[in-house]
Amino acid sequence: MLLIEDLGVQVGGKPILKNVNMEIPDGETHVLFGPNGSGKTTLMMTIMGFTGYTVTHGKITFKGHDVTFMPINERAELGIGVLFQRPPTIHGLKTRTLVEICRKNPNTDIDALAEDLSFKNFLERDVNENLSGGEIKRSELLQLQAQEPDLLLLDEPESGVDLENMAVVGDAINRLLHRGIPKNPTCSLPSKREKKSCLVITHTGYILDYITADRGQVLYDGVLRCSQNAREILKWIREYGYAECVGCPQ
Ligand SMILES: Nc1ncnc2c1ncn2[C@@H]1O[C@H](COP(=O)(O)OP(=O)(O)OP(=O)(O)O)[C@@H](O)[C@H]1O
Repeated sequence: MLLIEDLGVQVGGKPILKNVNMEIPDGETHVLFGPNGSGKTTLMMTIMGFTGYTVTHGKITFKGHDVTFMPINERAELGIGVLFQRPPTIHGLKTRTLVEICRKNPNTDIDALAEDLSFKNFLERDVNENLSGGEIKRSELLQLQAQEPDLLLLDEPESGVDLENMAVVGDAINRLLHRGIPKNPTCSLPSKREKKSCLVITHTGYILDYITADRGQVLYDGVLRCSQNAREILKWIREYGYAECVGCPQ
């Protein structure tokens, strides 16, 4: 689904990502760990195609299309969606209107989606205006549910969310990962190819209690340094810290 080859990215003239290689096959969820400032958000913003993130070399391929320099709206139409770490407040734009704009299927019932996220009371507010951290995450998830992307980029979905609402966020992410997919007639679970793919950034690892991660990776100083079981990586980081973690021979 997503293939990143030898990617180099500069922000504000400063090299941030260095020769990043990553592959997320159809239906897989990968977890991205890394200390503050290591380039995790930069990687997500570059995959989504935001301006200010200059690709200096390398290639990003999504569903077989070279998207390295594709405009952001075309990437969204192709099926990439992002949950921001710190989304902006948009004065003068109602959340309901934004969700209508994001909606892939014009028949999607926005009120029903909002109800599931306990977010119905906020639909008429301006986007993210005076929302708590947890409410902002639910607003972001609502937009993603309407968009129905095939690749989800989730930047710290647990930040600002209390433990009770973590279950709501976890359920919403799981719904997003299987959403609108016809089930395999010979099996009660969707096959891997029918599921959506996901790259999720986490510092705490709380999200791992709610989603099934296929692989974890560590980004350290702009370089992908480790790729293995996400829970194992989290255990190592907690026990030894990032510097020791990336120094291990795997
Ligand atoms: N617009 C910018 N101009 C200059 N430097 C920037 C800009 N945006 C990000 N950076 C720098 O790029 C580096 C990587 O930032 P990034 O947000 O990708 O890190 P991160 O791994 O997501 O960090 P965190 O875990 O704290 O969210 C940081 O040193 C940051 O200060």
